[in-house]
Amino acid sequence: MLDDQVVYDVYSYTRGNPDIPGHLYWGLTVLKPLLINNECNMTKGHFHEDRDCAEIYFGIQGEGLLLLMDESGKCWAEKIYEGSLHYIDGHIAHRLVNTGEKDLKVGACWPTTAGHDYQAIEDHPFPYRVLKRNGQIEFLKVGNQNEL
Ligand SMILES: O=P(O)(O)OC[C@H]1O[C@H](O)[C@H](O)[C@@H](O)[C@@H]1O
Repeated sequence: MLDDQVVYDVYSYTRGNPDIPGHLYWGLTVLKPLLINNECNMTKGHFHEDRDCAEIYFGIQGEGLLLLMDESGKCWAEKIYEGSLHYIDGHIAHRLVNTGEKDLKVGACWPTTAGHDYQAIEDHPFPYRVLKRNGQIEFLKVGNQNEL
């Protein structure tokens, strides 16, 4: 992989006012079907700065996983596919993983006032990494945390 290779793009429709609770953003994330040392391509992942703000994700194309983690570090996953729908509570960190063979396209809608808290993920990373070996998905536990 090249140092400057784009691994995912995020497009946002930002007409909503960022200061008014109740306004919404609409987004599209496109993740390339890349493996890096057998690890599936993923987004950075985040909590919302305002934990009261939830988000909806919906699968548009491809196959993937939505990794979810609560504030105690408990982690689980939901399958993403064309037409799948995912409600993400504001207290749950979320990360997309492309487990398929083509671009994973996931739509999103969330409050303009939600914000992104990446620091909490750096301090307490997701406890699982998602690998693909010989076409099979494997979960690699990287912390001493709860079950998937
Ligand atoms: O910012 P990341 O954790 O890498 O996730 C990538 C993007 O995924 C979704 O589209 C969210 O709605 C965006 O707010 C987020 O930026």
